[in-house]
Amino acid sequence: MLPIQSLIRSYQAEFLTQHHTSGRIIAQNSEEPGQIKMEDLCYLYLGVALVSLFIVLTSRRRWAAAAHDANNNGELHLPPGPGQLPVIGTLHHLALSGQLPHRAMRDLARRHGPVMLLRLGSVPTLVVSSREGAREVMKTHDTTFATRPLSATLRVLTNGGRDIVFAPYGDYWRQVRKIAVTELFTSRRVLSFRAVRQDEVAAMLRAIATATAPLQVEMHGRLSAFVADSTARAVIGDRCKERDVFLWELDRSMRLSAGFNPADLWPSSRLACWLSGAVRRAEECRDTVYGILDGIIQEHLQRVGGGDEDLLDVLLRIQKEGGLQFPLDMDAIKSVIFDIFGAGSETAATTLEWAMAELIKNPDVMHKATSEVRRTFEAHGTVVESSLHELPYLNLVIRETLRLHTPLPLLLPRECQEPCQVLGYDVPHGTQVLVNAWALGRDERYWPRDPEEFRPERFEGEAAMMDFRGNSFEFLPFGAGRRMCPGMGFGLANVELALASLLFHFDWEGPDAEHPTELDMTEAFGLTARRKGELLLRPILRVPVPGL
Ligand code: HEM
Repeated sequence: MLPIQSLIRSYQAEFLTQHHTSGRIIAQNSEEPGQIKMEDLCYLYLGVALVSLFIVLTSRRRWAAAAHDANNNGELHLPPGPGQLPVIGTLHHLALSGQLPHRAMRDLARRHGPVMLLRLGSVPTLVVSSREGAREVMKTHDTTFATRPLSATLRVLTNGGRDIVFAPYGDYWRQVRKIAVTELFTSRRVLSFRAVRQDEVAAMLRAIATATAPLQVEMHGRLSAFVADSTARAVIGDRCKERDVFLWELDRSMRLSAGFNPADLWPSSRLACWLSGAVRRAEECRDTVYGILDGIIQEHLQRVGGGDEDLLDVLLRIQKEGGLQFPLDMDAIKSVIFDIFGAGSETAATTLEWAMAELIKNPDVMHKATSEVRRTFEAHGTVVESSLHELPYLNLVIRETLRLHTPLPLLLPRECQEPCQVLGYDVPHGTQVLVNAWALGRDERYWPRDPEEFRPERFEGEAAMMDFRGNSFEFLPFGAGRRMCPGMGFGLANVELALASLLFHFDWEGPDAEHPTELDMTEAFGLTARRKGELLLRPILRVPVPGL
């Protein structure tokens, strides 16, 4: 298979979308009537590649020219990297490996070093795969790398970077980030949604306990629905009536954001952009989501007083109070709300699903975690959020899950704002930077004992000092530095309560109870490293679910 074709095959994942219906996911081919078939697209992309070759050879990007000239003059000491081809750069090294990008990049880094220069299409990309390199990017030169590249699709999805996640570093980002950390995601605010979380967990448990045939629960759909409902009630005060459409579009936006589509790989080629259709699909996605949010905002504006403040109320209040350097208009509010769903839902649902998969695969760990939860909450008859701190082992299980299955394996891309040096190598302005947090989490230099094994006990022993709050650069599930995740408390609150409750009320059996260790753990392509295959588990009720 030609390299470009195999790359496009992985991009096919975006087309094979997943449709969520009432907690059940049905894989379906989303090609609509009149939409170009994938085979045709392969040829189209090859055409794009040839035309782009001409464009690239005649008008090379400023970055390339400047870096090349400077390098030739002996001024730049660029990081090492694999050989490049015209147009596709180093994409063939990723495509030919047949692996997901974070895995292929780990293998390449073993050959070329912990800071390595790739060219993804026409985008120069620094891949960082060591603790020291990550520290330099996210601490020593934090400001230099504090912006994010805004690809063509992301520009559409975020209204030109009016959200928090992809807002370019600067005064606007500072303003929305401040609103996030002082108003939206404070510990007090997370606590204020405790009743909502308990309610939604109880609803999930009831749905599992009362399910008739089939006796297996498809975990991703069930957990996604829980996280989405819990998030929706915190953000808009109620479950989203159009939840399934919203989730479907969210899923689509995540795939469009993964950065491996032709529009993002060849940003200066209008032809690549036009032929890929990614921008058009991003526009459709944005219009649907923002249409749903418009309706919700109108309902909020018409509501007269009363009730607890949800996050949308907070944003509308801040808008009304005014006095901001950048007025918070409705587009900004919608972008921030979409961000919260995007950043918070998939990450937490993926973490929960991997935790359950690892527990099934490791019956001893499952036994230990379940015994702890049942012992602690026996007297209550159900899990109570205020006592979750009494579950030290479950906490280790969650840490170990985040280490092995870093939900955002390459974190979120950063961009170099001014020429800089990382581990002695020059990094030119405009270079995209990816920190391979997934590879760091499995690196035997930092995790000497069985780095590929699921062993929560490591966090009591040799890794006891490692935390995920941005201080241990070998363990970065939430990133670090200025752009570190501000929603960590929100995400963990959902994960801890749901996981403890699932273990408290049910025993769980995997698809092959005789051979649990053979559970398939393959990851899917996308911005988040979710499971590829469905996780179908059989719940066996052990402790009655309240309200039934
Ligand atoms: C298990 C759950 C979660 C994980 C693993 C996670 C992980 C991450 C990571 C890796 C980043 C990029 C950090 C960097 O560039 O250094 C990030 C950014 C972000 N996350 Fe999370 N996240 C989670 C949950 C949440 C939740 C629940 C919310 C909101 C309620 C949220 C909101 C954000 C925002 C707004 C940013 C962008 C920050 C910025 O660019 O200034 N996250 N998250």
